[in-house]
Amino acid sequence: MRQKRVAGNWKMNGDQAQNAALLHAIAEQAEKTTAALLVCPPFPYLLQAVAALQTTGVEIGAQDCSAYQEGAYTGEVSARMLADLGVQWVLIGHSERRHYHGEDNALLVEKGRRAVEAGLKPILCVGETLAEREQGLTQQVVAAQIAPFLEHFTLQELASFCIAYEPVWAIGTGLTATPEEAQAVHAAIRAQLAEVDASWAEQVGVLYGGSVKADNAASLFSMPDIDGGLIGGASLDAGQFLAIANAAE
Ligand SMILES: O=C[C@H](O)COP(=O)(O)O
Repeated sequence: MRQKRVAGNWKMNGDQAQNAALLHAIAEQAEKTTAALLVCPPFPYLLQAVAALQTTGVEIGAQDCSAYQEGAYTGEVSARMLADLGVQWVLIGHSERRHYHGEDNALLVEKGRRAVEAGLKPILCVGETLAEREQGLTQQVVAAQIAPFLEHFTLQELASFCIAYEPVWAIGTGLTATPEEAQAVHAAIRAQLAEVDASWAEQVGVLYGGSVKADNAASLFSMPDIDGGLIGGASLDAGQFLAIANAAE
């Protein structure tokens, strides 16, 4: 049986004082939840999170990593540096990176490569825009975002991946895919993964993201192919985040 996982993507929010309070509350409650938890703070606060959560079992993710290994790439943060800090996970291809920074599949495969080389576990984010959904292209778009990874990574490498399905129109909008809409896409994702290896596909965590809150999490997480969530706004509120985590049990 796949373990439920709830990841908090803080995006570009927080400061040391706010983070301290949030991390303290998560640390206090973490052992009461059976879901695996991870938080993804902005780069400057990763060490603060590593230090605050080190004895709690809550893992740490970064929101991005460089496609380059090291060297003269001003402003970039390498996967190896993240691993060196004690980070275990990294988001690859969040829709905000795809949209605001023009990240395409070729670049994201390189980022995934650097992550795997550094021993980080990638969370590959995929999802369609509203226009694509309205044109009936959802599964086609999602499959095209996943396919390059299935092509460029071995099964052994893919074993460390999670997928996060995040319909772009549901991110930060208060609109959520219904559990049935989300389940349909998750099932299609798992079917695509099963074309590579059926037993791997049964084990991969496929998270849902997009306006998940404490009051809609349980119905989403009860669907057979939804293995937890990637939470944005609600992960900045310890009470909401932990309530979502508890809904994953
Ligand atoms: O990474 C998280 C997603 O973008 C969801 O964000 P949201 O929960 O604020 O809609």
